[in-house]
Amino acid sequence: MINGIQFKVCGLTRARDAQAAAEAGADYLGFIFYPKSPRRIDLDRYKSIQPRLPEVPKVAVTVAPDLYTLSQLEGAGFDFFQIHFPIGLSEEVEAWSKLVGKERLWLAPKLPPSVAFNEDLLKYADTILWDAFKQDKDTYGGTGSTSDWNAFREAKANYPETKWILAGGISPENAIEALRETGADCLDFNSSLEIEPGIKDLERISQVRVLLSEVD
Ligand SMILES: O=C(O)c1ccccc1N[C@@H]1O[C@H](COP(=O)(O)O)[C@@H](O)[C@H]1O
Repeated sequence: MINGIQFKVCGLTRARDAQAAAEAGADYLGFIFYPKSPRRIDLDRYKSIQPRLPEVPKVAVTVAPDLYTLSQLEGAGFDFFQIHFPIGLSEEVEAWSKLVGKERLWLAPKLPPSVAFNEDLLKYADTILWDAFKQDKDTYGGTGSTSDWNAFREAKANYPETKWILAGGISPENAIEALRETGADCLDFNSSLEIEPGIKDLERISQVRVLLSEVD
């Protein structure tokens, strides 16, 4: 946490990038297991770098996983589980919550612009990750598109007991504006910190530390 702001560096596939994120002060390290992601990592590769990862909470990112897949991730020792999913999966949401626990579940509903946030989700997760919407059915995150900051600000104000993470195109260039406009206290940096999908730009990771140090 820097100046009261937490951040996650997501889309990691290499131990050296994870180390750079830790040195920059990241609160969470994210690893994407969605097979259709260009920055995916599989469980075997994750386990091979695991001994070289820093002691920072790790987040497994998936899209609507079946319970077998989720239990494999759970078995790999992740601290949190960020699940993106299309709206309307109420039974699945309940099952994910039962499996990993409400405190460890981060729900990232794929919310079309005209659809209101469903407060029932808060029964199942203490944390909501707010991401950009893309029409394409297989696209859930990592697009670099900005999410709806106004809707985020409103949802965060309406449900202050919940932890709200702002995602979607957060970058060193727009992070300060995002904090100011939304009141967010946790940001998710992903594709904006890359040289190419899955490979981080260490200079841009360290820029995050510098800019958050300047927040007043
Ligand atoms: O990054 C991906 O490829 C991805 C694929 C499927 C689900 C989530 C994914 N990433 C998450 O998307 C958000 C926003 O990323 P970006 O800033 O738009 O690049 C972030 O939380 C990632 O964890």
